[in-house]
Amino acid sequence: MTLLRDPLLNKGTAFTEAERAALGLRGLLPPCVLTMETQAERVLTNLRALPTDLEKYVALNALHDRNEALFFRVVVDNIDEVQPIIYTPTVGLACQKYGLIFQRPRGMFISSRDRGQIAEILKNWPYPAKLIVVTDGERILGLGDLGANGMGIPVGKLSLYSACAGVHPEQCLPVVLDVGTNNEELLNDPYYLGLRERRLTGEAYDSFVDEFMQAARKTFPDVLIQFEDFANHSAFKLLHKYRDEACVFNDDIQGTAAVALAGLFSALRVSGGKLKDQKILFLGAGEAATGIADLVVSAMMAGATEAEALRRNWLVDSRGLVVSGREGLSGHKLRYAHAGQAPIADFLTAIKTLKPTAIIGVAAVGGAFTPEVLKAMAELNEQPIVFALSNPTSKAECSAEDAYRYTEGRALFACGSPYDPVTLSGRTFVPRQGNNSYIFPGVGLGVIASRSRLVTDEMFMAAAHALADCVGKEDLAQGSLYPALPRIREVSVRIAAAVADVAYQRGLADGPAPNDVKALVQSQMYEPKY
Ligand SMILES: NC(=O)C1=CN([C@@H]2O[C@H](COP(=O)(O)OP(=O)(O)OC[C@H]3O[C@@H](n4cnc5c(N)ncnc54)[C@H](OP(=O)(O)O)[C@@H]3O)[C@@H](O)[C@H]2O)C=CC1
Ligand SMILES: CC(=O)C(=O)O
Ligand SMILES: [Mg+2]
Repeated sequence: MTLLRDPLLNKGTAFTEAERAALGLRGLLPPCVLTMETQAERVLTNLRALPTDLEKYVALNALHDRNEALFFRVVVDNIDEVQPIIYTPTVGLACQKYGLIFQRPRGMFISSRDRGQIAEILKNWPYPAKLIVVTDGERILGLGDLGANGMGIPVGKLSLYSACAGVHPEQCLPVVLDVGTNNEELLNDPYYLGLRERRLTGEAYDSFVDEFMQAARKTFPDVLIQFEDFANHSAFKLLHKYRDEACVFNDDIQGTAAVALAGLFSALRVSGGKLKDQKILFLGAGEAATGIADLVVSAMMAGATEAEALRRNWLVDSRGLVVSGREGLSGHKLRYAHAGQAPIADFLTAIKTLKPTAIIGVAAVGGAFTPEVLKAMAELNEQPIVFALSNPTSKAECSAEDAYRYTEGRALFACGSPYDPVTLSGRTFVPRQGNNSYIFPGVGLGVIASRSRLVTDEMFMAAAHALADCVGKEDLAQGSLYPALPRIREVSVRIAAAVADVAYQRGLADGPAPNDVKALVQSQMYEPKY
């Protein structure tokens, strides 16, 4: 019975006759032995009969808790259909309804009441974690502060690690640091499962996170820690504090940067332009925007000076265009506070003034790329680059349909959350996701396989190139700037090998480079089967 209740070992009705006899399972299962293929078909039949995506999320979560191999088989073999349920956009709704749909806990909940005992508590985790995705729930996708409900995000990200890059589920530990929430609705929600108190701030917050970081690294030596969906006042600080001493990265800053840069490389293959000649206007000036801009600047520096490259990247935040002399600018915006430009309050005027070749939406302002914005980009550019990267779909700057329609099908488009193909004047466009989910699984696999001590920006640059190299002419011909999702495990191997190469070249890896880095990476991948 214990075996049937252990999701890492359970095969359910697929236990063979011999296994049933040897493991004391006879009588505990119906007599018919099913194959994994039949089990997967049954899962899909049930899933497709459910009326809403949230119900599908709950059903998949229950399968995940029952039988991990079958769950991952279903995800891997049906990634186009299932990813939008276990990840954005449905995971956003699942986080908002986390208390209501809660069935079984997954991952670790470390709350500020656990101060002084975090190392002790981490010992309760029964598996040897090599990869932690941790959030404090303060900026969940573009949905804001969801407190402990944010747990859905580390769970979803780690499911993609196992499905898309074959990191063994046993090595994956989702963590929410429950430091309270300032979300009144949650504080008054009878089903809310987190601490009903306001967020820790200042020294109390910093020392709590620090205790977690030290405890996690002591309990799970060599663990890779991914910071996810922290608000930007914490995200930059934590990344800078730990990046040179621990194996950490921030997915929203660095992972997003790599996926966006790869998308730009693809777009330029279509338009024939050079990266150093682009002018990029970001809507948003936070983690994603400055993360992307910083990596783009590094890439532009292959053919331009740093000053030239910086000047080709402009940010619009909640108060308008970021320019030199504007008061109270946060540190992460300062590189892009250019001189010689008067303040501009709105995005459309900024477009008409600066004449960008690309706009990248990462401000979580749904619909901000209005028909006027898109038409202005189409007037300025033969092939305008339009990336609407905010998540979930309700926060997307524009839909795929609008992006193509208002640019007469000339936009080179990517979206953070998925959109169906769009047919316009007889041509069908297949938009793909400029989402860090193309990057972090491969990066994590490469770091774990090489046992790198640190995660560097050079690795994200290598990941961006590796991802872009996976995009074929047939993808570009249909407007896709990324490879098809069913190829994701092959893509992750290429990214992981590129990342591991950097680790070996920079002396960050554990030992000398093997003859075949790709084979090393592949040898470590989990395959969901019995
Ligand atoms: N596709 C992907 O892979 C990823 C997508 N994202 C998405 O990007 C979005 C932002 O994430 P992130 O950068 O981490 O969040 P941050 O909170 O760090 O940044 C948000 C930025 O948007 C700006 N902003 C808010 N309102 C407006 C407005 N009305 N006009 C212009 N700018 C505005 C904020 O301005 P101010 O600085 O003045 O407060 C801030 O600079 C989210 O929706 C997230 O889901 C994030 C990571 C990855
Ligand atoms: C994709 C992602 O990491 C985000 O929207 O926060
Ligand atoms: Mg995120």
